[in-house]
Amino acid sequence: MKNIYTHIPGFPRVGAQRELKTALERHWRGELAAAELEAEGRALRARHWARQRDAGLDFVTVGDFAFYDHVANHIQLLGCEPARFGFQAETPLERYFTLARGRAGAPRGDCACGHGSANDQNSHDGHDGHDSGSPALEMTKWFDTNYHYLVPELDAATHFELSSTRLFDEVDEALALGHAVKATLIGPLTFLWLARSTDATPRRDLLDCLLPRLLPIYGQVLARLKEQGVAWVQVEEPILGLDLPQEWRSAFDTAYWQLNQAGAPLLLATYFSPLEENLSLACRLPVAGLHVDGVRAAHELVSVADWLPVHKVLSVGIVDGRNIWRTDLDAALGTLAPLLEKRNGQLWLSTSCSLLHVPYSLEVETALDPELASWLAFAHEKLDELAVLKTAIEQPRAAAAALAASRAAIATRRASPRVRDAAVRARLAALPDHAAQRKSPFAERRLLQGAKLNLPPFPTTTIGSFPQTPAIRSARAAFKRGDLDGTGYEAAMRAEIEHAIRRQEALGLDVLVHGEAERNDMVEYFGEHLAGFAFTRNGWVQSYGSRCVKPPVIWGDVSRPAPITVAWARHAQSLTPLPVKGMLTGPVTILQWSFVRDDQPRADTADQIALAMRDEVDDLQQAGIDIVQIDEPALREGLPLRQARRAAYLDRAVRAFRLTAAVARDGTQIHTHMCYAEFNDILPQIAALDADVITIETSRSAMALLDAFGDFRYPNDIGPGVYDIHSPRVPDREEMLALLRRARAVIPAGQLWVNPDCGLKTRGWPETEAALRHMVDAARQMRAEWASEATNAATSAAANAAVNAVASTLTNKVAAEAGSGTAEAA
Ligand SMILES: Nc1nc2c(c(=O)[nH]1)N[C@@H](CNc1ccc(C(=O)N[C@@H](CCC(=O)N[C@@H](CCC(=O)N[C@@H](CCC(=O)O)C(=O)O)C(=O)O)C(=O)O)cc1)CN2
Ligand code: MET
Ligand SMILES: [Zn+2]
Repeated sequence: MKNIYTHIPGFPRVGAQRELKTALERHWRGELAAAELEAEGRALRARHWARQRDAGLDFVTVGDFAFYDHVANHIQLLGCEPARFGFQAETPLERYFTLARGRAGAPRGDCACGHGSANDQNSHDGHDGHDSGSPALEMTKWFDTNYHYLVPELDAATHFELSSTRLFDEVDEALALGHAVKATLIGPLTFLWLARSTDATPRRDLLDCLLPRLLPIYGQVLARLKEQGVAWVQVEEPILGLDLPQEWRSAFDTAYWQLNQAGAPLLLATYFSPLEENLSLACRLPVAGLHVDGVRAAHELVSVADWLPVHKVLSVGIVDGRNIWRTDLDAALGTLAPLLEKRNGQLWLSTSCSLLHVPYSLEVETALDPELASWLAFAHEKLDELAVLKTAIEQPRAAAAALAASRAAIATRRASPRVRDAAVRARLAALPDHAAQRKSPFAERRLLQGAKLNLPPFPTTTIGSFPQTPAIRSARAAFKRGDLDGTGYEAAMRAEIEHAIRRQEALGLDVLVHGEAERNDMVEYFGEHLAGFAFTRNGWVQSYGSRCVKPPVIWGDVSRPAPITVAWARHAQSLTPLPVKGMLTGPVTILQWSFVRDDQPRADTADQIALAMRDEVDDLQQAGIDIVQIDEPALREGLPLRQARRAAYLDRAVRAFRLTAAVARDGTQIHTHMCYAEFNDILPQIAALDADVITIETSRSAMALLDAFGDFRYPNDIGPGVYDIHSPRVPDREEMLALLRRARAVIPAGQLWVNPDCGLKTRGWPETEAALRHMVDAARQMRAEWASEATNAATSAAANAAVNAVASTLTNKVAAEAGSGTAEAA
């Protein structure tokens, strides 16, 4: 009898060479017909299933593919496209891309965005739309990953209906290719949990009224899959790893009792987090099997093996789907041994979660250091690891060679002197307590900075990047290929920086940026310049839609061999008398968007990155850069899924940021930036970062976040984003003014900055310039309004007088500081 089965929760879908990205963007430009796009999708699926079969997996997974996002696929499957899109004669594929990318209304006279033009590459990342068009569905982070899903919009009136055959067609495709099929679905409770209520129905009521309507549709889906002849249906319920309200826990019993009626063998899949108080619930639900994350919930495996009735299948996600380290197969076998015993030798082996979150294959990474490469496993290699584990259990001798190779690689990694840097460790150990503390409190710093920068009220700025044009990308590609030499590349990027500076000057912005032309990505770029990091040639991971990232690999102690951004910043500042912000990515975000070493606590790695970036902050201020922005968009994303672990994470995250920033002199203004997450629950920690200015995404939530900032009395300066940069749609001045006036109602005017939501790298120049022109106009209007309010005018005069008085007394302090070395040494 066969005892060990292997499978994976899901496989990456963009293609080993990002074929899906290329096809999608061509389709959106009108260069590839829908039928050809569908053919590309079919070819990718066929290749990915073949790879799973060739690796010896017992089932291929069907339903993990999506042209944009798998949650969006479910919106169509379940027939709950929001009515606001007013769909009529569109094909399902057209509707799908409209949900994902929005729809343009009638172009407005003053709109110069060029939307729809075939050469506007930058408008093809999604979320297109003009006034009175339909904005796309909101995007948000998939649990604690850097993958973004499209948020279903539901209300108390939502009805569901089986409305797409795509999943069934894909199952037929796989069956026709001769595969044993395990179909996968997002479970009904996770689907409802991830949705957004659009009519203020509380989540709990949405559960009460929608679950009974949703379950029959799931029943139909399961019945159809069974009829098609799938071997298993994986139903993903990762919310079982969250702190769930009681009514949601209870709903699992009802839901799965009903789903089980369809008669399809269900594999309930959990991942990313331990089950904890939901463990016995998950084990007793009426399903045929349970998949658990054997990496993040390794400590629960024995309990699960005990609680789960023996007639059910236990699938153990023993190979890490969230990281790229080669599995220690001996250790894995050690973990599996007691489970095998408890389960009478019957076990399914799997990756902890879908492989969506790791790159395809090491095969193409010929430029990687061979020793480092031997320590890694990407998606393909992880499939092979599952096969070796299965063989090692079933026919130990046959696996001996593979196990020995794995053992040798693990041993060289463990023993490698390269991963430790004594100087980095000594420096961290010797850090004085005050290293994470700015010299003076914000109130004092603010006066010094005000005197130095001399900015108007409601200062205008942008978040850092300007359009990454095809010209920039192809110059970099040519440089990387060796077709353009270093001098030529540098000259091209310096010209791009000058171009960005001149346009900002012409727009009348107050605080400029250099535009980040020289960066491929805000994390990968720093990874390329820090010791202890490796970067891949083709290690792409989907972030959203057609957009991908290449997370660098942190394999050893981190240090900064040489200044990274200083020459670019100095060049930019030399071109203008206006202040240019130095632009850095913070330690928490660099950590969160990299593959992180697993041989020491993540927080220790964050501290090492913090020290490296601290040196960069110091070098920038020594080079005459008076404002340094340290981006931390991923601070919230890294928050543990379970409440109980959050405080410890936040403590260390805040400290890492402060370690980076605290080297700044009082007169150096530190900005930070955050975007695309819920921040309301971490406001005290955001305040504890003690950045002089935070620019933060707020426009999509119509500034609701600001109420929270207002209630909390956020102490430092704040720039709430006044327009969403994910769309080439150009908001007009009035729209931004409305947001700014709302901001003024809750935040003191003297604390407010004016800026977009996020960087402009995915945009084109025409819509960027048009939108920024309106933004600058809006700021000017705010100033006029403020000045004309008599009382405020008096206050601001008094404030100015105070600033001038303090400034003169502090002049000596500034002079003294400018001459001093780092605060750390002080
Ligand atoms: N790491 C990270 N995570 C993030 C963000 C982010 O900025 N960085 N932002 C948020 C949203 N996520 C985003 C993720 C990716 C992109 C994005 O624009 N990605 C680009 C790739 C960026 C990149 O690495 N560019 C490289 C490589 C560009 C490229 O594809 N070059 C062509 C050649 C082009 C030519 O010859 O002209 C090729 O290699 O084939 C470069 O500029 O050097 C894409 O998918 O298109 C945007 C937002 C949250 N998470
Ligand atoms: C995802 S946050 C982006 C911040 C970065 N400075 C940029 O403008 O692109
Ligand atoms: Zn951002």
